[in-house]
Amino acid sequence: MRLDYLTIFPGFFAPLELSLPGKAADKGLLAFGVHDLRTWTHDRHRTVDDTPYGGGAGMVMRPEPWGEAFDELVRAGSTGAERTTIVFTTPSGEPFDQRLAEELATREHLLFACGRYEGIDQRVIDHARGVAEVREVSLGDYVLNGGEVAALAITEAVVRLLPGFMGNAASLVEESHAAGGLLEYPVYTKPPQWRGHEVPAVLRSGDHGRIAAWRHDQAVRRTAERRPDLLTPSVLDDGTPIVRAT
Ligand SMILES: N#Cc1c(-c2ccc3ccn(Cc4ccc(CN5CCCC5)cc4)c3c2)n[nH]c1N
Repeated sequence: MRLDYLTIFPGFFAPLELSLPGKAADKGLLAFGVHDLRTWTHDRHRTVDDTPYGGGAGMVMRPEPWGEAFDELVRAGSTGAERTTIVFTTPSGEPFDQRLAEELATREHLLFACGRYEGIDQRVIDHARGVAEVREVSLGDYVLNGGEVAALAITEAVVRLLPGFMGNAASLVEESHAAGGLLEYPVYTKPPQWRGHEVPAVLRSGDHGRIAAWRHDQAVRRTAERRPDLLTPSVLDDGTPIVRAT
């Protein structure tokens, strides 16, 4: 997989060299490039924004630099699999979740378009749909100052799913089991006692059946307490409620 980032703050992506993606790049599992959008400006001030048509606060990102950057970075690709997927991170995008992470992990080339100011001229997204697969993705229902943080979060969630990336692939399998719509169960390690807090005895029993049952029970309790929306109630013919993870 190749990952490219288009931004006016290239320094935001320096951590990629340090963290997991950096190690994956060393293993040849990944290639990535960070590109300063101002590379594709031609005026003395390297202008990337202008006032919004229709008025309103703030500035909007000009379309021209994006179009020229896409001309250079987007892969046409003979088959759909090789084509670039442009990910516009935006507060108005589809919510990012594990399912979308798994979908993006199947792509050969992700190009993250990270906007700033009040957003990118809509014609950039409209143009992009003609040259690549486009996903408009939101990290969550809150407003950030730009798309870079979201691009980093999406990158980490996607890259860790790539085959051969996580040293312990078993943990991915376990997550997928736990994920059956439930939150993760609590985890513990040594020492057995710490500041008056004990590790639950069942986890030190060596009884894997009891441990699995306890972990599932904890995941259901945690989900019911913190994310009841993940538990879809349904009822039997006689009206008996059934609560199960989605
Ligand atoms: N992913 C993600 C994001 C972002 C995100 C992503 C990309 C950009 C580019 C610029 N901003 C800042 C901004 C600020 C206010 C508004 C609303 N305005 C009202 C009238 C016209 C716009 C739009 C954007 C961004 C924010 N925020 N939250 C997420 N989950």
